Amino acid sequence: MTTTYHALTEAEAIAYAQGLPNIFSPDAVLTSREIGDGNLNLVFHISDEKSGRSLILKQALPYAKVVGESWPLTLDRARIESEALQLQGSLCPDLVPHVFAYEKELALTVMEDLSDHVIMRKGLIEKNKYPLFAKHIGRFMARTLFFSSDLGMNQQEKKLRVGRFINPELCKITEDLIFDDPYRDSENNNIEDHLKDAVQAIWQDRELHLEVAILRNTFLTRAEALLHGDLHTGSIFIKEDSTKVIDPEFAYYGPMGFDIGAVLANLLLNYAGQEGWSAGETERTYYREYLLETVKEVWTVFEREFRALWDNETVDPMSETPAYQDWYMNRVLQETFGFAGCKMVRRIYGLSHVADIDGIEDAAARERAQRLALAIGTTLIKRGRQASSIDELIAVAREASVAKEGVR
Ligand SMILES: Nc1ncnc2c1ncn2[C@@H]1O[C@H](COP(=O)(O)OP(=O)(O)O)[C@@H](O)[C@H]1O
Ligand SMILES: CSC[C@H]1O[C@H](OP(=O)(O)O)[C@H](O)[C@@H]1O
Repeated sequence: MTTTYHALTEAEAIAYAQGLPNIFSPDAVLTSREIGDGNLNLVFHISDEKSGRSLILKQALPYAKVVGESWPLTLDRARIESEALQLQGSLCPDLVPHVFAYEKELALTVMEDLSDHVIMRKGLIEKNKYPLFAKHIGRFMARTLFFSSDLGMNQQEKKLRVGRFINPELCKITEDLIFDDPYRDSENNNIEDHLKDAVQAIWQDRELHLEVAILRNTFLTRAEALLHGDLHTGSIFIKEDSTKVIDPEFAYYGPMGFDIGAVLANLLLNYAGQEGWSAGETERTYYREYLLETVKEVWTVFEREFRALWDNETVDPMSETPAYQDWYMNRVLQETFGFAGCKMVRRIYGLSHVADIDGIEDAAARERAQRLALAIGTTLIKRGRQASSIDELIAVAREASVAKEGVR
């Protein structure tokens, strides 16, 4: 097979996998299925009927799959994704898929098959509980963010690493879809008719626009840590005793609160959608409590582990300055609120929505979920710069659901 770039067929994916050293035996009987359900890439699941071994080939397309060839996109994102996975794997080997190989010409990453896990968004929609998730994701974010920042790595090497993770095309998607399009009448938006009044109100809300502009500026300019860059519940594979973070093709050096906000926003989107996924008020309240406890624990574990790394592993000579750590953590918390709010708003009427909300078939229930998510999201954006505790974020969710639905 030619290794000049072209999108692989399922048969070519088999031939490529068969040629990989030390993975399948020569008499393996391989089958291939293209299982990509994301917005951007091809994903081939390759398995050997004889041995039961399997792996994943993920290939970048030269355009955004969700839109088509009219939206060209760099193939270099496959390099960014494989390098980010390997860096994350060196810090948290149990929390990312193992990368076997990266093939530059084909923009292809060969990685561990995680099919025994489920995508967390699906698991939450099915109302499963994951008792280790908050500990896992809190540790993942504390370690990957701390050890890629000026607190945790050589500050000159960090500048070189920033250069390897300049990711302008994928950052532009985020800048447009999260920090621009939702706040004006952009053709990228995808607005259901029944929401037009709420969207108009957002387009006219100058106080909100100021906060979004400040968050956008932070995203554009603050090379604080190597982010995953798209850490929503569709980028997390999970089962009861294991959590695996996938899909870091949006990785770049940015503000820590962007990753933390993404995790919390997606828990809150599921919270907002619960009317659609619960048999009644009791079940809804019960699962929402679980989601809010998880929100609190994610932040608490992140903060505790990040502060411990700061106390024990910092390379920054000024980091012991009294009160500096508290100032830093409060700033991360405030930006987490703001970015979480932006992530919620974009998923309700921007280009790309989420199944937690759009999967609700009953139009009236879906509309209530959308309005609740917008109320929580816009309030978080406006409150962010005054925030001082994760409890305030939880109070925003509770108060919005009481105001909109009369129940928690
Ligand atoms: N390592 C893996 N093991 C098993 N399935 C995977 C793996 N990586 C991706 N997938 C499947 O492919 C889908 C799309 O993968 P993802 O990395 O999110 O692609 P995209 O970048 O296009 O969003 C996932 O939702 C999952 O079903
Ligand atoms: C045109 S890309 C839209 C959207 O898709 C990405 O998500 P995923 O790769 O998980 O499907 C990312 O969130 C982008 O904002």
